[in-house]
Amino acid sequence: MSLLLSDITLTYPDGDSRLTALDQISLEAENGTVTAVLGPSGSGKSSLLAVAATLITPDSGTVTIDGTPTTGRGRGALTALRRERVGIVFQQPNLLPSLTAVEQLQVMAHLDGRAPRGARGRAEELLTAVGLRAQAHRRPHQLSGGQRQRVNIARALMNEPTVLLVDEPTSALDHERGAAVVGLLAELTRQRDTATVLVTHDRTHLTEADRVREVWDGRLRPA
Ligand SMILES: Nc1ncnc2c1ncn2[C@@H]1O[C@H](COP(=O)(O)OP(=O)(O)OP(=O)(O)O)[C@@H](O)[C@H]1O
Repeated sequence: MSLLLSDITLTYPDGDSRLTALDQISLEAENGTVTAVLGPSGSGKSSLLAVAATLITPDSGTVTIDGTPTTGRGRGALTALRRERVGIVFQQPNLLPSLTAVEQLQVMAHLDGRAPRGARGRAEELLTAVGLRAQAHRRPHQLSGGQRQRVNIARALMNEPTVLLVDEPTSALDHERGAAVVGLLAELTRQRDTATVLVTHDRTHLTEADRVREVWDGRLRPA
C-alpha cells in the first residue's frame, strides 16, 4: 500500500474554538489505481490532500507513504520524502511565465539535484506521454488551459513518484477538456503504477476511478 491515512483528525483555529476539517478519516491508495475523493465545497478535500502530502500535520492519526511512517519526522525529512515519493497536481498549474514547457519540468529535477542531461530526456519523454511533444518549447501564454494542466501533470511525475495527489485538476477547464485530463491521469496511473488520489466535486469523473470515497463535513464514507 503506497499511501495509508489512518484515523486522521485535523482542526483549524476558528475564533475562540476550533473547526474540525477532518474527523477520524482513514484512506488507502494502492499502486496503479485511482482513488477518487468526492465532496462539496468546504467538505475537507483539500485539507485531506494537504495532510496526505505531509504539507499539514494533523492533530492526530498517521500518514504512511510507501511504507514510511511520517509521524514525528522533522520538516527536512518530510521535504525529502515528498520530493522522492510524492507528486502533487494543484488546482492551478502555477507555471513560471518565462520558462518553456520542457524547462518547467527540468526545474523540478534541478531542485532534486539530478543530472541535467538525464532530466532533459525525462522531461521530453513525459511531455510526449501527455501529448505535448510539439509544444515542448512553448511558454505558458502560448498554451491552452488544458495544455497547461498537462504540463502541470507531467511536472508532478518528474520525480517518478509512487503517490500522485491531484486537487480538482479540471476546475479551470470545460467539460470535454476536463474529461480528457482525467482520462489521461487514469492512463498515466496505470502506466507508471502510481497510487493516485483524485479530489473532485464532479461526479462525471468517477468513471475513471477504481475506487470512490465521499467526504462530507470532514467525514469519509463510500460513495
Ligand atoms: N487554513 C485554514 N484555516 C481555517 N479554516 C480552514 C483553513 N483551510 C480550510 N479551512 C476550513 O476547513 C474546511 C475544509 O476546507 P477544505 O479547503 O479542505 O475543503 P474543500 O472540500 O477542499 O473545499 P473546496 O472544494 O471549496 O476547495 C472548510 O470549512 C474551510 O473553511
